[in-house]
Amino acid sequence: MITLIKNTEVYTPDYIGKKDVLITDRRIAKVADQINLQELEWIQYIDGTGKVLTPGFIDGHVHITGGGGEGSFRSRTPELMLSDATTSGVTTVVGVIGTDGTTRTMTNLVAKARALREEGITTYIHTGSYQVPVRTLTGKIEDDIMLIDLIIGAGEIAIADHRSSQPTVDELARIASQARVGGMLSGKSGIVNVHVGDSPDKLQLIDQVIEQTDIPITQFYPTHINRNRKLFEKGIEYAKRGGYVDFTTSTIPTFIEEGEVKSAKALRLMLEAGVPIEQITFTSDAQGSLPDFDHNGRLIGLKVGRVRSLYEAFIEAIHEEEIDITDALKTITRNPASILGLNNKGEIKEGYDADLILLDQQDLSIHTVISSGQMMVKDGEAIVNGTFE
Ligand SMILES: CC(C)C[C@H](NC(=O)C[C@H](N)C(=O)O)C(=O)O
Ligand SMILES: [Zn+2]
Ligand SMILES: [Zn+2]
Repeated sequence: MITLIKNTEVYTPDYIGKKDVLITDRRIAKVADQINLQELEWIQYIDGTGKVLTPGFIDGHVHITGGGGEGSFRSRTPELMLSDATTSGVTTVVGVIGTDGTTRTMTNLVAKARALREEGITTYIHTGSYQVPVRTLTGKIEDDIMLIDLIIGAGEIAIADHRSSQPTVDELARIASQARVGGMLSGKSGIVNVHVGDSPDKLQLIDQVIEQTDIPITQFYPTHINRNRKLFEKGIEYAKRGGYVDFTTSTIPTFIEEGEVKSAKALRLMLEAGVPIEQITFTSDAQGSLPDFDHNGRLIGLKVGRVRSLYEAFIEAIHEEEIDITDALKTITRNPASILGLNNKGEIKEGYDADLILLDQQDLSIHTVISSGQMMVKDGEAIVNGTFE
């Protein structure tokens, strides 16, 4: 299939002006001021007039098999459905396992990641779950990363959380070392996606590993940094030392009332504090549970995260927090691609995967979504559905 998108304002995420973009097979073949092809029935023409073209969104933390369970079996959350991702502009997801590392297995995570690839989006996964020792496929983190193409790192390893395994500094250092070497030996990031909870020690365990070993701060990718104000303040300090920080866009009003910093606002505050945009990302935690525990650790509520919240946070950053569209885009395109080591992803660039979104120039509503060259969404509606949608 050949597709030619004409006359559209292109954000690579950097703005490069009005362009024509040619897609052949699954890749971006050409970006130029003018590309003229004769009218042929096997070429798909898309008029990009009045529209903005951006890279497909990358959601680097999604419980694609479903997660939850903190309220017993009935609170296990549902798996991700394809069109929830595509209608929100998401064309790449990284799958994780969370609290429930027993019924949510690595074999199931691999199967669901492959299913979503068959249905039309790009998927990767992290090996493990909250738990330490890390529950892998092969028995070793480095072997999982080196031998299984889908696996790019380890996570989400829980620290500073009453649901964690209470890992020690040595345990986290060992995990980071194994992920780092596994990544090094297979050309992957070997990143360690760390779940940071509400406990007072916050990012201390990561700081101790960095102080006591020669593992670089960039080996870690801590998420939920916006979950409460005190952690957020520590997150600014951590980021100013060169660390990556990830904000969770799924939320509920109660969390905001209890002091969560909405991800769009967290982005503005981090930028105002002088943190380089390249170190900041948004992820949705979709299909993960959003459990509400009281100060005695008793569960008082539980909702499920949504992929849509990633796009909503992107829009809020631009419309409410007056963040520049290029910076807002970077948090869900080039930055996760770079941090996670996803080749040919996250940019509109010749030779890169044809993951593209056409947004209305006025209200930035999603019109068209193309994933690996295939049109998945047209006029805001899914034209390709998951197997059972
Ligand atoms: C950031 C907060 C609001 C949500 C966060 N979610 C997870 O970590 C995933 C969840 N536990 C699952 O396993 O599905 C949390 O529970 O702290
Ligand atoms: Zn988490
Ligand atoms: Zn999660």
